[in-house]
Amino acid sequence: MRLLSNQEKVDMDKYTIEDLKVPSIILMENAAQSVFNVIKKEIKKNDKILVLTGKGNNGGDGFALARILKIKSYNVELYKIYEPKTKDARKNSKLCKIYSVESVDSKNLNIEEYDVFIDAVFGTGFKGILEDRIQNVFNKINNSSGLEISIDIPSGISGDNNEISPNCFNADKTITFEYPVLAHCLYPGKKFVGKLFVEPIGLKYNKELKKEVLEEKDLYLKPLKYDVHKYSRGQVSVIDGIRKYSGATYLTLKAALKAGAGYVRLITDGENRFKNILFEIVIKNISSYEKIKLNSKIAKGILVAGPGMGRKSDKLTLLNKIFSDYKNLNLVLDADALYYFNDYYKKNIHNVIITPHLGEFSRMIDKNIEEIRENPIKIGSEFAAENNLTLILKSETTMIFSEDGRVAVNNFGNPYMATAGSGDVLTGIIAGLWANQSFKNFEIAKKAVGLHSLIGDYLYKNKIFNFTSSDIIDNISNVLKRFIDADGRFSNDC
Ligand SMILES: NC(=O)C1=CN([C@@H]2O[C@H](COP(=O)(O)OP(=O)(O)OC[C@H]3O[C@@H](n4cnc5c(N)ncnc54)[C@H](OP(=O)(O)O)[C@@H]3O)[C@@H](O)[C@H]2O)[C@@H](O)CC1
Ligand SMILES: Nc1ncnc2c1ncn2[C@@H]1O[C@H](COP(=O)(O)OP(=O)(O)O)[C@@H](O)[C@H]1O
Ligand SMILES: [K+]
Repeated sequence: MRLLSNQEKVDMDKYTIEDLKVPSIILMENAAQSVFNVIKKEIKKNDKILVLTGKGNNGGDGFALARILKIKSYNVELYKIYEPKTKDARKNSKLCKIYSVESVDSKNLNIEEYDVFIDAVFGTGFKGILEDRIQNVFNKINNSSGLEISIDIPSGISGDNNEISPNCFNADKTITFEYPVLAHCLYPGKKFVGKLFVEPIGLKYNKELKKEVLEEKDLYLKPLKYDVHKYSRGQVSVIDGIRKYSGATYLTLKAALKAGAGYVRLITDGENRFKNILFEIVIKNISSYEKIKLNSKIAKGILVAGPGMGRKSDKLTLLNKIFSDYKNLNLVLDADALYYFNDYYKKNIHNVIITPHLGEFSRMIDKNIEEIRENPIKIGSEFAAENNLTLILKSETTMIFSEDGRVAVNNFGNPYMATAGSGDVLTGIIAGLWANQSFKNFEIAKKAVGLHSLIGDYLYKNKIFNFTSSDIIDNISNVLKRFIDADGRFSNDC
């Protein structure tokens, strides 16, 4: 699903109304009707409903909704925070009078009387800080036991997620139209949105939109071809880690197998620490990392460096050699391999996916985390384009950036995924899917991030709250099966 900046949303409205000549009042009616369709499942006829309206078209949606509720015999009242100013809002305000929707004024307003609050005060174009009187009302509503519903966006939050007023409306549910904007999907705005509904109302766009929110339909995978063998099914090779962090390497190796690689090898200059626990792994012994030679099988597959790798100088030499002696490798670089990134990385040599968390990324680009959080889309997009790679920027809202300006935001997952080794598992899933599936980096990164988070959600829904990274691996198949359209047959085209 597309994800818009505030300006893109404004342009979309403008294009639909001015260029396509769709009457704005029809769009407003569609918006109000779609809000009604969502909330009718949540409200009862005897609930007392208060619709709070602002001066613009968000307020107009509120008037139209109040009228629909009244016609359908709901117990609804209006509280006009501002008088309506736009043409459509005024028209809908007049219709409220015709259908005898009652209004309450500030003197007679008693928040405790209401069961449901509908916030139609400000839309996504809000800037600055809410007036004190509005903050007071919202504060009371936020502390009440009523159901809080926002139309389009909780009032007091700017669509671009860069301005959030104190005491903004704190919604249980938000209904937005056509596509979400940044504040619906990224923190801190997302905290106030509650459950998000995205309803089509007939808005159209004529420009390319490069931002998206991951959906389950983006995660589909191809079933295996009937005549694959273990090598053609996909190979992953992982550079070994240091003893202290061998668990990280183990998690990556196992996740790569479980995500579908046919052949997973560990490239190591040491003993095989996994020989009694991970029987499927093949060991490729090398005399030293500094003299590493990659055979054609390794070079054809996916090469992973980082998990548990450590920061000794022989690993930096290895990474330097990989960038000077080879071309067109498929590389997943994570963790310690990112520590050295600026020392060895050269663009246009290999096909690269990197997976820093915010702390690692902050170090790589020499900007503090707060600075990145203020403008992650711009900073991430520029980095991916400048370095010609796919960037997976991990956080509570992981974002995936392509070299050509596309951005995918992951809204799956839950805080229980913040557990040691969770990122190592993600790296293994990326490598396993990339080896096994014929999609380009950006698509693979989207599928891997979505799958990893949905496994976390699957565990959470099954009330396995304090799950470990090993639990994530053990449930790859349980979630993966939703996305392979095997249908008892095998594919001929992957
Ligand atoms: N057009 C369409 O196609 C459709 C639109 N739809 C609906 O319309 C909504 C967008 O409409 P909108 O542009 O009228 O926005 P809305 O927030 O109601 O009013 C903006 C006003 O707020 C003001 N303002 C800003 N910050 C402020 C502050 N701190 N304190 C005080 N005032 C402040 C700002 O004033 P300004 O600063 O610009 O003078 C401006 O006057 C959208 O969210 C959706 O619900 C649907 O009907 C479907 C079809
Ligand atoms: N609060 C959170 N909500 C959802 N996912 C999270 C949260 N915190 C971390 N994650 C996910 O968990 C993983 C942690 O990765 P990382 O920080 O590399 O951990 P490790 O180094 O221990 O493997 C990432 O995929 C990240 O997106
Ligand atoms: K609103």
